[in-house]
Amino acid sequence: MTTTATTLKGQPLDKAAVDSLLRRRLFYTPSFEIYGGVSGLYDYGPPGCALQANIIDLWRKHFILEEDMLEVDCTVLTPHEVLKTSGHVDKFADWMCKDPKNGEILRADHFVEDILESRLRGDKEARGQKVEEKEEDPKKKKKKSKGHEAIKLDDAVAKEYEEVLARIDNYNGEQLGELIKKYDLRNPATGEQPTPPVAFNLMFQTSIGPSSNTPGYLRPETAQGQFLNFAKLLEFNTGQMPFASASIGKSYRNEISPRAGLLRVREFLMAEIEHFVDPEGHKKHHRFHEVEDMELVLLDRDTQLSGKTTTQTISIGQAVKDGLVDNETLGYFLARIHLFLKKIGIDQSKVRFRQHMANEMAHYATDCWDAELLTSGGWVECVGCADRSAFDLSVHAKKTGAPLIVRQRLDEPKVIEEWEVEIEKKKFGPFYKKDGKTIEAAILATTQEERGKLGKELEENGKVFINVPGVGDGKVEVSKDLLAVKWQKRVENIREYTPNVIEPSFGIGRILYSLMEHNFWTRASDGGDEARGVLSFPPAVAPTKVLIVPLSSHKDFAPAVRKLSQKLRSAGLSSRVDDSSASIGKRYSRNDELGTPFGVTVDFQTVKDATITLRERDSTRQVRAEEDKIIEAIRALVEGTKTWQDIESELPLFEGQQEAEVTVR
Ligand SMILES: Nc1ncnc2c1ncn2[C@@H]1O[C@H](COP(=O)(O)OP(=O)(O)OP(=O)(O)O)[C@@H](O)[C@H]1O
Repeated sequence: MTTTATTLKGQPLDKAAVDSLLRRRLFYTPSFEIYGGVSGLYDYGPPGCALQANIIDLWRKHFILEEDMLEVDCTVLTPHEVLKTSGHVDKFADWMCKDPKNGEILRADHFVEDILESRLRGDKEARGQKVEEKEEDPKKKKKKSKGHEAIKLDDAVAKEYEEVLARIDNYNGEQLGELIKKYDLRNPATGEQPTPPVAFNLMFQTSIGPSSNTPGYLRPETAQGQFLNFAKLLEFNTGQMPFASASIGKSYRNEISPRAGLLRVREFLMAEIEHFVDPEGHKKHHRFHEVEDMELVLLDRDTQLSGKTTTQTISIGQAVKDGLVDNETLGYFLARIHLFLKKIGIDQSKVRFRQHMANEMAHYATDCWDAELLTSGGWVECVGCADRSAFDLSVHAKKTGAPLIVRQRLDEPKVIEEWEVEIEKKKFGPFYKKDGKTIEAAILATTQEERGKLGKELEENGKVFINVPGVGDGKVEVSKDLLAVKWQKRVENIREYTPNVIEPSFGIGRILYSLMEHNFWTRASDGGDEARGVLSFPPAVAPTKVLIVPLSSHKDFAPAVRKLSQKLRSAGLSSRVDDSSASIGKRYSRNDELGTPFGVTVDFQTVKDATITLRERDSTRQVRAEEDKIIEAIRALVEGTKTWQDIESELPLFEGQQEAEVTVR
């Protein structure tokens, strides 16, 4: 497996060259740049928008269409109560510390990681080993020529650093503070040790409406909207389980110090799936057999806890059998995520699935695997795949009293003996007034064990105290004329359960950036000019499919170019005309930078017999044939039903003049 970032052709990846190309060709650009910009906010230009739209299109086909998922589009603005209930208000935070001298705000885990990595690089250099520079904040780079000093570390210390780094995502704030003290970690900009880490909530707060009495947030994930619509979606699905909902939309996180370009931003596009499954029956998946032989590269929790980052390549079937991956549904989605990444052109040697360690897991998750992609910034989480158990549906049901459950008709009736609560509705509502619903929901959410105790207490004292957070002091007195708790026997024909949720969550911006790095390489120029960048996107995701190049601006070419553009449009193939005065070779190489996979040249022969040449971006080889045959070939190549080799075997090769420097004035 590759461990450092290289180009598609095995060249060392020149991050500065990729970034300069991407900005120069307007894939993306800092937002509000002429006002000085705001970190973590970027705009996409035309090729970036087209690339993103094509990735989303394939995502929809690969997941939503393939699996009959129910797509929803929910609002970004979310009331406080929803995110309080989901746990985000209290727990959706990162650890932040501050440089006491210059006030610089640092994300604690990234700070520890950066300094330890830089010490290890210094150690390598002192030992005369090859050092890979980690990409850093460009503003900082100006101050220092390199991010580390060549100082040899004690072997045991170096090993300890490696172990800390393998577990870096597992530390809480206090532990990060201890690491900062223990290793005397100082901000290189000031030489100061930062303050102890404190939790910083990542949500953007706002108020909804003019009176500011409805506090809210910009959503940090699309998931909550899907959970809140669960009952309606289940009904839409005629009560059938399992099923999945899906949503594509913007999410917002007030990242502490975003410096990694598109990889860490404050506003980003997410594509999320919530697959609802019955927790009984080991979360089996009826299509698991289709993927069980697929081999995935896995980095499990125990390996990381032992301070290592060694991966294993194992079939997903075996991983589930061994209990490494908890269940078939989770395993199925890991495999499907892998297939999607392959389809859009992610380099297969730069993908691994890493399991979360216990402390690292989000507050709602019981198991989680991230699809990580290797970039110039190291391994980056691009897709999270979490088993959220019944957490979200349960907490929202408990809070609102809404039945976020499945009712399943049983083949055989079931006799059940258990504690049942009976609420005296006629008196209960008028007695508790506006708090009635919340108190009732809290009573209904009690466990059997709790009900047993309540039953006894009611009998002995004639009243009980119920825990109801947010009402009074959190404890509400309920008397026996309002509530009865009885041990009862009943026959059930219906089973009620709260589904568990498996959630694959895609950050489209991170995938898009990794895709650009993975497909970048440089081609030496024949004419002795500087090497030119090429983005070898698969045709299906390439922003523009065809470049039309008239040999010159000669007026005879104009009708042929117009006709060709029209035919390509009708065939659903995006094209651009480059009729500038640059040489054909230059025009092609300019479009190689945009990742345009095919080019057609309109020349004097075209005017005579309607034949055109078709050039393939990566090999620069060309075929020549009648216009309609070429358009058909392009369509097959974009749809993936034919390869370039197929086309070369079907159509006559063209070894003419155009690729070389044919300068037309
Ligand atoms: N600040 C961000 N910028 C761009 N994409 C992001 C950002 N935060 C999350 N994502 C994307 O959303 C996906 C799902 O979000 P999730 O909550 O699992 O991320 P996370 O674990 O908080 O990420 P990280 O640990 O890198 O902050 C991630 O896999 C990633 O692709």
